[in-house]
Amino acid sequence: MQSIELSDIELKTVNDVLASLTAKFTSSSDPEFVRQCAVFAHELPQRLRAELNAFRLEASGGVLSIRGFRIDDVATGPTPEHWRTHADRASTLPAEMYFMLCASLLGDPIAWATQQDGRIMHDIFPIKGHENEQLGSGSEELLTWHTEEAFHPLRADYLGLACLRNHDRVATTFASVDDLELTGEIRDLLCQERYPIKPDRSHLPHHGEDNREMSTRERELLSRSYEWIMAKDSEPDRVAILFGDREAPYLRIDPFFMEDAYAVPDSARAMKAIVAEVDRNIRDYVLEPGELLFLDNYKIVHGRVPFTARFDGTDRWLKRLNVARDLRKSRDRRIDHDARVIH
Ligand SMILES: NC(=[NH2+])NCCC[C@H](N)C(=O)O
Ligand SMILES: O=C(O)CCC(=O)C(=O)O
Ligand SMILES: [Fe+2]
Repeated sequence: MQSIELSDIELKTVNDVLASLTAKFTSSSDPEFVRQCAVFAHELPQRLRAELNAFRLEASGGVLSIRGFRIDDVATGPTPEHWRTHADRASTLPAEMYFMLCASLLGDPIAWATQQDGRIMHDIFPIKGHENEQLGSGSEELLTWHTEEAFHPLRADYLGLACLRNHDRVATTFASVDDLELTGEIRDLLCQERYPIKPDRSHLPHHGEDNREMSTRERELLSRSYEWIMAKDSEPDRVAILFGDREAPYLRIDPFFMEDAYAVPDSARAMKAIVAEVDRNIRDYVLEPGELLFLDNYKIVHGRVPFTARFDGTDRWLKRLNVARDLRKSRDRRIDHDARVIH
């Protein structure tokens, strides 16, 4: 794992940049801020930019931790109850902007029309009623390891997590495809497009009782997205789990939503082999307040250990970003050339 801790001088540079940005913008999703993020990011300390660049070029293991940003726990205010009722909060703006700037050095942050009401900046905290769900907002159940949006052809290249609060030291889990020991025969099977995968529950319409304002065109696109998700749920795509270079492959897998893959003996054998290897390599990693963790979503699977939420404003609180290297790939599902929401 690649890690960096900001020095006092670097932290001052970061805070100076953020002070001028928070004076100009009141939200990390202000379209003008989002548009210019990659330009503002040039002002981050050189060493930080170099680490992000090395990570983007796969010079290291696919996990980058950036520590040293300070979060004032009291000033942050209570962990919200739900992302829907929680509007932009001034207290978390600097942390969100810092996160956006770093992410912009890897690519362009994107949003899903069918997830968290189409927001770019996701909130991850336990939500009452989701305790036993396989969702970022769950708590009592192990969040089983997965590629983020494994089912989706336009899934993010990188997943970013920014920790605002983690009093209970609840661990994120991750493992790298580079560490898996698999025989040639199993590799060959895993490279075949034969594993049915269903959309995860975070994209289903019943999580989307949204009241966001939308144009007629956006409304149409949103219902088209939900129809597409429902179609993939009843008729899942058959995908390859390993792809790219045979010796140093990328992976795409979310076993919890790949039950049907066990119906065919060869597929079942290959699934069992890779699941056992990931289980052998998965490790716990406790995020600290102020820490950013970037994961290469083509090489790393991740999850979260179970925990008991208090729902009293002190629970673990992360922000999450999905970053695409090439926005153009999703052009036919975005309303405008520079829109970030994928429908
Ligand atoms: N194995 C899984 N639980 N997969 C689904 C992951 C959760 C999903 N990404 C969310 O935003 O809530
Ligand atoms: O909470 C975490 O550490 C990871 C959450 C996650 O994987 C998700 O929400 O998809
Ligand atoms: Fe995830």
